[in-house]
Amino acid sequence: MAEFDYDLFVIGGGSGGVRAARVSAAHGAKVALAEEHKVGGTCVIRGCVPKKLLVYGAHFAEDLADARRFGWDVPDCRFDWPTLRDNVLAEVDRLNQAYTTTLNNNDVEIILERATVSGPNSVRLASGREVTARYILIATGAWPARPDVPGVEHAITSNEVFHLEKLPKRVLIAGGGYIANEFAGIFHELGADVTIVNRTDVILRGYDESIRDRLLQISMTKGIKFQFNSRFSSIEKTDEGLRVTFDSCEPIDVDLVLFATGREPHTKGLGLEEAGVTLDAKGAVVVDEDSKSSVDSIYAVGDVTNRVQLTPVAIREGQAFADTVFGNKPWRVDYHCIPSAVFSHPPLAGVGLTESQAKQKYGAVRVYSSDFRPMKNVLANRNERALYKMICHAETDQILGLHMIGPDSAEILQAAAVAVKAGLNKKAFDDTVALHPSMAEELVLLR
Ligand SMILES: Cc1cc2nc3c(=O)[nH]c(=O)nc-3n(C[C@H](O)[C@H](O)[C@H](O)COP(=O)(O)OP(=O)(O)OC[C@H]3O[C@@H](n4cnc5c(N)ncnc54)[C@H](O)[C@@H]3O)c2cc1C
Ligand SMILES: NC(=O)c1ccc[n+]([C@@H]2O[C@H](COP(=O)([O-])OP(=O)(O)OC[C@H]3O[C@@H](n4cnc5c(N)ncnc54)[C@H](O)[C@@H]3O)[C@@H](O)[C@H]2O)c1
Repeated sequence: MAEFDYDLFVIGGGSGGVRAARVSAAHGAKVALAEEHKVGGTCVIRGCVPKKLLVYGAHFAEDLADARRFGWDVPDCRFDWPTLRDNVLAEVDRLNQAYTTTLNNNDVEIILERATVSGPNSVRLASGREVTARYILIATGAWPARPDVPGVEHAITSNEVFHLEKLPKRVLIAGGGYIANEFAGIFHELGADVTIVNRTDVILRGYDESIRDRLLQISMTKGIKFQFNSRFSSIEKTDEGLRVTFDSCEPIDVDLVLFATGREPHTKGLGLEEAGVTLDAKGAVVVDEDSKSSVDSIYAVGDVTNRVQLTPVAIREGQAFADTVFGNKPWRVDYHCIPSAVFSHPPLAGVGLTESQAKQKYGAVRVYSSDFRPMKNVLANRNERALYKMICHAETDQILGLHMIGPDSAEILQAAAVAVKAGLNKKAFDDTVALHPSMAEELVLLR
């Protein structure tokens, strides 16, 4: 009789868990995966994918307006939220099914229940059943954080935002990070009056200063309002909607409050500490470079470890775990030069060090930039400038960071990130002939 019921039990069917389960099974392991909500996890069900589809849907507002300058007779258009919402949710259902099929095809047993850890080699399911496994992988992701404010129950988070009955006319978004700026763009493009309220005076901490200043300036010009250094006092229901009060500013009346104030590792009530797993002050599973926790049989990947909360990182960690533990091909995730983007209007993207990080690390650096109005914006009479910035080592000219804001910047940066990751210098860009006319050609013409 086998010593354990499974070689691997994965808790959480999101980006990291699904990849780890599928690849471990392909390496020959007997694998089960428990998921308490829907297979696919945050990215597929209530994150990257539905968000990006809403970004596309929202951007038609600008495209339709610009089209008139390109000769199209665009009649007055009406936007129908239920149509976009339901089409997006149908696509999410399709992907949920596709992920489920992939796991089934790889002989991963899917258990649609909440699971908790009951020992170094045992898992308890919500139904009461207890199973054993040689290894347990914690891939439970993160959960929206909500400050302790009276009336916070009247607010929603990104978990609920994809299911709204109707489009709100006035929206207040708490936070100044990824989700706040992406949803400010979505709601604004779809016609809502949007206010971002942040507790500091900085948006998108971690991105290059000039790039985030440009987003702030463009967003404000478009009509998105920003209220900085504000702390919430209360959220109350009124006859017309919600009244939000602050410690030092005037109250704001809105129809919807969205909290986008960070995501906390999803470890509450998971039984980890009882099993001997060390968690940090934020509740994240503390892991080594192989994603192994303080208990030899328990590993963790993805947002629950609070390393880098991005889908491609969770997927890589899941793949490295499976190859290392079951595939006899050990390797470790390299966290150097991870590209990232914010899908605002326009989007921004970056890889490597910001100008201030590079100056702190190397002292003097060389900064090359291009501040230009994309050709399409000129004809459209859209007074929105793009900004590309390359940060280079003062002596070797090696590229330390590349940052951009403008149309399609996420698409352009993904390709350029290969060069930055490969350690190329500015000359390699200068030596490359421009592809004309494009926005990306600015990258090889930087001064
Ligand atoms: C609105 C939003 C937009 C985002 N956009 C992007 C983007 O554009 N690009 C990007 O790279 N990243 C984006 N992210 C981040 C990305 O979604 C996460 O980094 C990624 O999903 C993390 O994967 P994971 O496997 O660690 O966890 P998750 O994908 O969160 O999966 C964890 C799963 O575990 C399940 N679970 C939790 N506890 C239990 C339990 N006890 N038993 C059973 N199941 C359990 C959950 O239901 C969930 O399905 C976004 C996130 C949000 C919220
Ligand atoms: N495009 C993408 O890749 C993408 C998109 C969405 C989310 N994500 C991931 O999900 C994570 C969570 O996103 P997020 O936007 O919630 O977090 P975030 O960490 O990007 O931003 C949190 C923001 O909330 C502010 N804040 C915290 N407490 C507050 C309070 N009480 N009142 C007002 N403001 C407060 C912070 O100052 C910060 O600006 C991100 O860190 C990111 O890794 C990625």
